[in-house]
Amino acid sequence: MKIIIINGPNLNLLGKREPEIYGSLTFEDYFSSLQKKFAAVELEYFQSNHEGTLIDKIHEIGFSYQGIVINPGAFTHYSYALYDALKAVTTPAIEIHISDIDKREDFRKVSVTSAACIAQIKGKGLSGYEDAIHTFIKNTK
Ligand SMILES: O=C1C[C@@](O)(C(=O)O)C[C@@H](O)[C@@H]1O
Repeated sequence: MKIIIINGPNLNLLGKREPEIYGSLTFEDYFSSLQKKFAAVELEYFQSNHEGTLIDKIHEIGFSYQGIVINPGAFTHYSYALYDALKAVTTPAIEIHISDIDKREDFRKVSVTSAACIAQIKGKGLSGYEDAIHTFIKNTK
C-alpha cells in the first residue's frame, strides 16, 4: 500500500515556524516516527512551496497510490487549481491541518480544497497525519 504525505507552503519550516501553533518538531523527525509506526505501508513525503509543483506531484502519483494525505497550507483557502488536481486523479485524498482552522482568522475558515477530499482533519496537531493514514488503512481492508 502506497500513501503519500504532501505538505504545501511554509510547512518546510515546521519546528521553527510559530511553534506555539504548529509545535516544535520538524516534519522530517515526525515522518521518521511515522515510517516506524506504519512499517507495512510504503510511506512517502513530499513538500513544496509552489502550487504548480504540488499539482505536478498529484498528477504523478494520483492514479497509482492508495492515499494522499495533504496539508495544502494557505493554498487550502484559495487554490481552485489544487482542488481541480485532487478531483482529476483517482487516488482519494484526506485534507489535514495541524491547527484548528475554524478557530483562527476568518480567511482560514474557508477550505476550497476539502470538497475534493474524502475527509478533513484539523486541530489535532501532527497526530492528524497519523489519523489520516489509519483511515486509509481501514478503508482498504
Ligand atoms: O500553512 C498553514 C498551515 C495549516 O494548513 C495547518 O496545518 O494548520 C493552516 C493554514 O491556514 C496555514 O496557512
